[in-house]
Amino acid sequence: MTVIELNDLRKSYRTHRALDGVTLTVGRGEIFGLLGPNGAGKTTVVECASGLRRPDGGTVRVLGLDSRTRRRELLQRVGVQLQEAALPDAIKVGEALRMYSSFYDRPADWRALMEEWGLTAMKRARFAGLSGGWKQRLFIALALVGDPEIVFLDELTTGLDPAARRMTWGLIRDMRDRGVTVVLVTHFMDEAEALCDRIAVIDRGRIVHEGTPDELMARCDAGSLDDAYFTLTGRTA
Ligand SMILES: Nc1ncnc2c1ncn2[C@@H]1O[C@H](COP(=O)(O)OP(=O)(O)OP(=O)(O)O)[C@@H](O)[C@H]1O
Repeated sequence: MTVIELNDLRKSYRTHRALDGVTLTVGRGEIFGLLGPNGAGKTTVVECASGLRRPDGGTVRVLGLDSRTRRRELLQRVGVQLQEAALPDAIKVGEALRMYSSFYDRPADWRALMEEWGLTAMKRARFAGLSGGWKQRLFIALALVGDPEIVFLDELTTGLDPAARRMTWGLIRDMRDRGVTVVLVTHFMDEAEALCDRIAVIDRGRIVHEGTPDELMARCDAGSLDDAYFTLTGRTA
């Protein structure tokens, strides 16, 4: 079952065309990867698909809701973790979860979420004092606090050490196993290969490939996703 349908999305910032006719679909329960060079338009796709940004043209249907007419409902049913997300340094883990849960009509039980994601011992810890891995764990919990059916994660593992990255992969799989559809923006080919059921490669505001990692490698006659990506975009990841 399709839960995200983007059709001919267009978005310009002043004279810069960031999205130039993006069409893609994501199925329920998938981990779907969005790959592409810096400035390709990945974050803009996430912002449009999650209802945070209005496209200039094209349509966004998420969970059957048209983002132009049902935006509020859409925002209630998705979770978004944007790149470079930040919280006030002094906020405590428990406070952040409680505050985010207040944004939703039907939030998850934030205390239960804190427990499930192993954050209870950190309840009184301040955001600034958390390591990178714990910050990401908190961000994932915050993205889930509205009890969403779809979660968008933008460069969640950038800047993490290898152990924290692996831990985060486990958390993303857990999320999927609980029935949440995950859209993941990443620059890491190993991450896409390890986690993603399907991927879309975006370059200069257009989708240049959509399919499984294996399909992309086969199409480019490449031995690794890294090589396939390079063949497709002319750039290394
Ligand atoms: N608010 C904005 N105002 C002006 N230009 C913007 C804005 N947001 C994005 N852009 C530009 O639109 C293009 C696409 O940006 P976007 O952030 O969607 O790309 P991206 O693929 O997520 O890049 P990165 O991998 O660097 O995060 C870039 O050239 C960017 O500079």
